[in-house]
This record gives sequence, structure tokens and C-alpha cells, in this order.
Amino acid sequence: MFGEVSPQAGDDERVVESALRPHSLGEFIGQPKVAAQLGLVLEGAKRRGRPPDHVLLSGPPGLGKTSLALIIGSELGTAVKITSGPAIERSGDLAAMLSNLAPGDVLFIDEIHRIARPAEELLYMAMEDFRVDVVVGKGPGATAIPLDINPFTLVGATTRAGLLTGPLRDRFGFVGQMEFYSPADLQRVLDRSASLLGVQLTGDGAAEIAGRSRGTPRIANRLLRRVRDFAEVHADGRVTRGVAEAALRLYDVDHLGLDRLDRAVLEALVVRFGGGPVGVSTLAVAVGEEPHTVEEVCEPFLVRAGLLARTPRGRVATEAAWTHLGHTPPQGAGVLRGGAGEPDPGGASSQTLFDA
Ligand SMILES: Nc1ncnc2c1ncn2[C@@H]1O[C@H](COP(=O)(O)OP(=O)(O)OP(=O)(O)O)[C@@H](O)[C@H]1O
Repeated sequence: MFGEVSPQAGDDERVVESALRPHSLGEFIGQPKVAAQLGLVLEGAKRRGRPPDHVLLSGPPGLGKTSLALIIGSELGTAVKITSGPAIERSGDLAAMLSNLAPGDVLFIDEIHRIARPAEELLYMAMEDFRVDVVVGKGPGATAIPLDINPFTLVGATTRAGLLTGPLRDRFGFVGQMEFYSPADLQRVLDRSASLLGVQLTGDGAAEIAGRSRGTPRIANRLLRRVRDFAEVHADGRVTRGVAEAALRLYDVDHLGLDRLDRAVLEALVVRFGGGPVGVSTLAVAVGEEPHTVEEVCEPFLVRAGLLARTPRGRVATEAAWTHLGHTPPQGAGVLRGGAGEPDPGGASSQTLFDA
């Protein structure tokens, strides 16, 4: 049930992704607020010689939550055991995991909002008192035997902090809200990755890729690898602005960084549903995707980019979305001029991503 810290050999893309991970807070680019706050939490714990408070990291996929969980382990000099909410099917599985932790270990639970309810309840006592109740027997004769476990630090990651129950959220001593990265920080991520991969990346090439990376380091690194392929096959291997533009055109990544699925969502919203409002499930069916993929992968960025708004009545395309897709926005009232709906679940500020 525990995942390995290093991914399986043979899975090239994941091996590269792991190789590109920052290993210390000093190496971790961007997220100045979370990094500074977390640095303090870890330093305080180290000085006291005690495991730090439990940490919840929240934000859209690919912003560095797993990287930070691994960094917490390496900064503390302890092992990190990895699992995920959906992988914990029975509370007994979680009890076994918790009782196998060595003193001070970090337990990383990705997608913690998807943990089953009985396992979540077991986690409460483990987080607070470092104890679990092991239930022996079934039915009316069942008894709960309390079992001490070693002090540990739970690091939970979630793309949907709002779905966490109050009691679980309250047991985290530190909550880090990850923000989308600025283009300047993404350029630094790209420069670092290029030097680790031995790719010649020019400043304007990095700027071009950064501007199309949806504020997300994982996407920046993925685009860099695709552009590198293009540079090696169709050019002299150097990643310049021209090479990046040509490669990303080939891979259907537009100048705002929208990919095929983002555009399909916007196109369905604008063309099939006249700009909305429409429910997320209907929208997901229209593009042949799972509602949670549309909600957790596409929407945070589309909202942040001011292309889609979440309103109490459903999803609505903004005027910018109509224009971006090459359609004329309907005239008159009712067309939103910016992402004026519900705030981005990633918690990103209202600063536009495309101002650099
Ligand atoms: N601050 C950063 N500096 C440099 N590289 C980063 C940073 N954050 C993330 N990355 C890169 O982005 C990749 C994705 O990061 P990570 O897996 O930690 O994200 P995540 O938020 O856990 O995503 P998910 O929730 O989808 O698992 C990493 O392999 C790493 O190469």
C-alpha cells in the first residue's frame, strides 16, 4: 500500500519527473509564503527535537505538493511513507500503516479528501493522541483495543480543501495554500530543469514555454521535454522562442497554455450551451470527461485566467473566452467580462497570469 519514494524504473516520464524534483526548501522555487511558513514550522520542530505539526497542502495538481512532502522528510532527516486517500479502502489498512511508522516518520496521504469515512475517523485519534483503536471481532461482541503508535507527521495533499470535513481540517497545525506560479518563477523552474536534463534553453525560449505552462511546474517540465524533442529532431537542439512556438503549435498548446481539453470545455460551454450557465456534470459529459477532471484539472486555471466563471447557477463563459475561441460574444447584459464567479478553489489571487 505504501508507494516508493522513487517511481518504478521503466516509466521514463515519471523517472524524469522524479529527477527534476527539488530536494530541499532552498532548491524549491516559488511559493514564497508557503515555503517561508513551512520553513519556520520545520525549524521550530527541529530545535525542540519533536516532530512538527501535521501539514495540509492544498492547491491544483502539479504545483509541488508531493515535492514539498518529500522535502519535509529530507529536511527532518526522516523517511516519507506515501499513500493516497482512494488507496486506503479499509480502516484496518490505515491502522497497519500507522503502526509500522518509525518515530518521526512522515506519512504522506495524497488526495486526502477522498479517504473513506471509517479510515478518516481512525486518523483523528492517530493525529491527536498517536493512538489507534484496533477492532477485534465483529458485531455486538467486537472490542476496540487501543494501540500506541510512534509520533509521526501527517502531510495531507488535496486539490479540494473544501471537501475535507471540519474535524479532519482542524487537526492540521499548518495549512499551506499553494498558488499558481508566476511566469518568472516558471522560467526559473525551466532553467533548473534544462540544466539538469542537459537542454540548451535560451531566455526567450524559457519565457515562451513559461507563458504557456498554466502556472504549473509539472506542465512547464512536460512542455520542456516535448520542445526538446522538437529541437533535437527539427533544429540544432537549442530551445529558442521560435522552436518553442513551433513545437507547442504542433502539440496543440495555444499561447495562453490551453490544451485540447481546456479548449473542448470552453468550446462546449460557448457553442453548445450558448455561454452557460451549465452544470459541471453536463459540461463533462459534453467533452467525454469525468466531472472531477474538469473540476480539478481544467477549471482552476480557466477561472484564474478569467475565461470561465463559477456561479451558483452553473459554469459561465466570460467575454474573454468567446474572443479567445474566435467567436463574437453576444451583446448586452449577461456576458461576464472577467472571472467574476466563485473564487478559484486553488485559492489563487486575482492577479492575471498573462501579465508578464
Ligand atoms: N517549486 C518547484 N521547483 C521546481 N520544480 C518543481 C516545483 N514544484 C514542482 N516542481 C516540479 O513539478 C513536478 C510536479 O510536482 P509535484 O508532483 O510535487 O506536484 P503535486 O502538486 O504533488 O501534483 P499532484 O497533486 O498532481 O500529485 C515535480 O516533478 C517537479 O519536477
